[in-house]
Amino acid sequence: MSDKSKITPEEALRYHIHPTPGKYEVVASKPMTTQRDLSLAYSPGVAVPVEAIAEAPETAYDYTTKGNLVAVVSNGTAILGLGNLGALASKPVMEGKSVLFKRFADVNAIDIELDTEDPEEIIKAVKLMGPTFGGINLEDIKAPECFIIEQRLKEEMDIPVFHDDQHGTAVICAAGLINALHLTGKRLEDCRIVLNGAGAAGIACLELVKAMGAKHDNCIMCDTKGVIYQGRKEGMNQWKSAHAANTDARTLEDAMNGADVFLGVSAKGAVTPEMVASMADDPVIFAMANPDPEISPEEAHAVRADAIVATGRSDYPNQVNNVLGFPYLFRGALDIHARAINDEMKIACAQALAELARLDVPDEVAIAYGRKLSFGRDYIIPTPFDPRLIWVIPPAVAQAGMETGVARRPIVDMGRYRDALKARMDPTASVLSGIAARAKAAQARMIFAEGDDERVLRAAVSYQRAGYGKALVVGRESDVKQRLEAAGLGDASRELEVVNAANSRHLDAYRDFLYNRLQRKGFDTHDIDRLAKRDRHVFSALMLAHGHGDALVTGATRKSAHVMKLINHVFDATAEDGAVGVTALLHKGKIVFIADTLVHEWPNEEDLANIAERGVAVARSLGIEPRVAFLSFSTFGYPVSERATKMHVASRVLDRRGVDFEYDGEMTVDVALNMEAMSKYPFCRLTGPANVLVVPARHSASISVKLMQEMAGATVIGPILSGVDKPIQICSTVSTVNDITNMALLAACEVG
Ligand SMILES: NC(=O)C1=CN([C@@H]2O[C@H](COP(=O)(O)OP(=O)(O)OC[C@H]3O[C@@H](n4cnc5c(N)ncnc54)[C@H](OP(=O)(O)O)[C@@H]3O)[C@@H](O)[C@H]2O)C=CC1
Ligand SMILES: CC(=O)C(=O)O
Ligand SMILES: [Mg+2]
Repeated sequence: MSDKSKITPEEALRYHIHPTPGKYEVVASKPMTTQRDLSLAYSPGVAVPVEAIAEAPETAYDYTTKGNLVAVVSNGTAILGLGNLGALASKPVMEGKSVLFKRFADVNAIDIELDTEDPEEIIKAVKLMGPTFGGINLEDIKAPECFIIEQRLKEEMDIPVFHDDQHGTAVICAAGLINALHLTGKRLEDCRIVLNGAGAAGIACLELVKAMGAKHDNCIMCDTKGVIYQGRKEGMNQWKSAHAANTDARTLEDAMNGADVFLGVSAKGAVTPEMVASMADDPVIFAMANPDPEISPEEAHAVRADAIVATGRSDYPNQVNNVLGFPYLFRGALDIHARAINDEMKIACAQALAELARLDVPDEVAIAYGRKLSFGRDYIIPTPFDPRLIWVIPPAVAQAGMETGVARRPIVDMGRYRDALKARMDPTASVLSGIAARAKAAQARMIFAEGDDERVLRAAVSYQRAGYGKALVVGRESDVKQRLEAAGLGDASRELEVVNAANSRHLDAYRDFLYNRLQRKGFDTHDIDRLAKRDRHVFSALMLAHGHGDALVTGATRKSAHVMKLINHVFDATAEDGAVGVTALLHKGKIVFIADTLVHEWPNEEDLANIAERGVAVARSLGIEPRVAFLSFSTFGYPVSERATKMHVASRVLDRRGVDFEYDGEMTVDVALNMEAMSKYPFCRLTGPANVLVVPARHSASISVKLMQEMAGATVIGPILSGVDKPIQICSTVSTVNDITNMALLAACEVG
């Protein structure tokens, strides 16, 4: 699995450089347009909250970002498992962590890299920045200095200070271990446990595991010098000494013999297959070193089929990584204005995570992952994209904080808090990650028709390298090679399969097929030959029709109407055939689908009802429960106009069909999207804002989509072609590489 989705160094650098260096930006949350706005945001208006805070410091949580702002602080002395590479080099990781805070728990976080290895200097710097933040996440600071720094800051600051490599890792490791042992039927008290890596993560993991019931005499900790045994002198410190074992074992190999559990927070490749082979029955192996584990799951499973294996990586099952903890621990802590994150809050987090993995996985999670997950050896811990995490974990953390007296502002109504957490997250992110996961599961052979376009080639490379499946690029070999080289992707010409229409061995079959379809439509054999051999859209569609690829992406180089015409030579994809284009607009955490954006020029009421049904199918396929509005410039009969009437009648057509989704109309777009405007029509049958917008004609569809894209900067996915036998997606000529890749993923989602 890891090979298929291998990330190349170029890709990693490109991701970090484009479109702007780094991974986040600061966005104002208040209007900044007028003179008056400036007077409120800055002088003189800003003086009022200044005085209020001076008088009552706790109001800083009301008037500033403090209550939702975390500092991710590092000095770069233990960057992942890469070692001490300095403060500046740690910045990509700390930026990454900051955006994960935002993505998973809507916590604003900023990275702070401190150029010092002196614990006193770090303590002073962090203490001084205390007023700015609601919490401090220490990161990738090596042991043993990290223990001193965290301890002192916890004592001296009145906000949570949390070294994630220690406690975040320990919490997730504990959650995974609870479940792994549950599956093997072993009790923690009876297990022989070996932990490799006696640093920040290692010491904290073993402490928590012991606090949960593991026996000191059953645990052996190792570091670069081997087993930490009683009386060892070399490479010791007080934190290691506390775990020194009374044992004759001296090497990791000795220690692993007969062990039930291996916990690795050390370095790549520290464990050999022989060591795994020597473990007890049903061994549990958490190889958590990043970016590469102590041993890969393939290697471990090759010698021990009965092993439960987890790593810190996202490209294997069972990701035991602190990303499952820190966003939610801080969310819960910030929401009670906590003074600290204490042991009870950490244990509550571990238990809630363990319990969540044992619950039935709802369909929306399965849709997001493209496969059914159920508690077992390959699913012992929730996956990071599980949308339930945000409303299950923070309440457990907050509750524990409230019960142990660290809450400055307790939550009064937990039910409402849970609802607020659900509403807080941007559903667009989970839709996009769901599309990606389903595409990955499909492993579709994707036909990229326009191999003469650099954007398409880049998208094809990224599709294949990201492990979605095989990319088949239609074009001339030499041309594709040249373009890939010019794009700095020379290596990829050996990876991609280039299909050249001129020398395809299937050409006769394709020509016969096309002749059968078009002979009575004014095409002679000469026309057919030219179309099959020379037109890449037609050739690609023929490949798809014959099963020589699973799905097709095209349209980046020609206008979509023209491409549709060519596709229709091979497939029945006209309005009469029931084809519909549905465009997804993603903006400010909302998703709406607009239809028909591609096929019907001027639909009648029956067509509009069909379009609604196709829009609903697309929304549901992306895990969204649809509510359809038939849009117009009038609402429920006023003003009266022939153009509005057909939108009204379309809704009656759906009445007749007895469909299983909400719909109503006609209505204006503000009534459809704004519940306050909708409330003026209490008889309206929609129970929430509409998310499938059926528009009167293609021109209104095009205008609305492009206006949202240009003026509001909305993300546009589509038009998604729906109602055709095979997965075909048509990009627009202004598509970026990312847009084309997204279209390929959408096409892949329809495969299988
Ligand atoms: N999956 C996850 O969520 C997380 C994973 N990690 C991973 O854990 C590892 C350690 O991180 P952290 O604790 O912050 O780092 P530290 O620098 O604090 O500690 C590293 C420890 O690992 C030991 N070590 C290094 N190489 C080996 C080896 N080959 N065999 C045995 N012991 C070794 C060191 O030994 P010595 O004391 O002798 O120098 C030291 O005790 C990293 O790979 C990191 O990516 C960390 C946090 C979270
Ligand atoms: C995941 C993490 O924090 C680490 O590897 O350091
Ligand atoms: Mg770390």
